[in-house]
Amino acid sequence: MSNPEPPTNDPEADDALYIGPIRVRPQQRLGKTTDRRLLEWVDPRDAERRAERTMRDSWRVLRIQSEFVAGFDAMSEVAEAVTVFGSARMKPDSPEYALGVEVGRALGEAGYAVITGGGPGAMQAANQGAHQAGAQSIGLNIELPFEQTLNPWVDLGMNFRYFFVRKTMFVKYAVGFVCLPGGLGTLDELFEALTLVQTKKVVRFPIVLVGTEFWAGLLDWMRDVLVARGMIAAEDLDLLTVVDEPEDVVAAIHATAVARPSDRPSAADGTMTR
Ligand SMILES: CC(C)=CCNc1ncnc2c1ncn2[C@@H]1O[C@H](COP(=O)(O)O)[C@@H](O)[C@H]1O
Repeated sequence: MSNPEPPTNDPEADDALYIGPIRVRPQQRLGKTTDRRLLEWVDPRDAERRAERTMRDSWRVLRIQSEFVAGFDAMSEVAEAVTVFGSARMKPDSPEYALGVEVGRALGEAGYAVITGGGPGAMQAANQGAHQAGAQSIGLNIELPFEQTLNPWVDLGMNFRYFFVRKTMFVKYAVGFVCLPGGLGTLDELFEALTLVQTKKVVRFPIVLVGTEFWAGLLDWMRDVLVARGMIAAEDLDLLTVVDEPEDVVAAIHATAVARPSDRPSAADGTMTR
């Protein structure tokens, strides 16, 4: 095991804030995040503001493009990776955090790079375990309306302005998802993954939930309400694997992901590659 202490951060970083990839001093901080400005509603009856919005949105496309380019460049050398999600509020002295570290470590020792949202709590735990196992520890952070720095266990980090660009990176460079206990953000990421697999946008993509007790209520509701009322198929539940032990996380990822063929369409598919 390598150094048990987190790598030291730049002492000046405490008062820094990232707007996308750009670091700024707090006094230069913008009131709204980029995502919020993108999604802001403009009254269609206000002709002046509508015209302004059209102009701004057109230029915004270039910024979105540049974020994809920077993300693809940064991630292109990453090894086979697993993305780990989980609560930003998990306390470092909690048993759940310790389990998160073990999950990150087990994945790292099995040869996977670990990608997280780069923030505190469960994300930090998984990055810590991966870093200590000597694996690539990656954090894909997001611009938030309050100060936010990458956790100290991230070796390769990026700050994204746009949620949807960041989410693309979570999926594109991973062979599977692991969800530690978490709140709305974790549920969002879990259900996005489920939808992508259900609709075959990604194939052979294991989704592993850690914590049988934590996830039981949700799984019961999915079975008793969603399946019972025909909103999802019973087989859709098979897309989820629920485990408690770090080695079972690795086994579940291996079982589905190792045999993963290239997703590249072959000529026989008759599919365009664009
Ligand atoms: C203390 C605090 C709330 C910090 C928030 N800082 C965050 N930094 C990076 N990613 C985040 C953050 N909050 C939520 N997320 C995203 O949403 C998930 C966690 O959300 P939640 O805590 O389960 O709902 C993470 O996997 C991450 O991808």
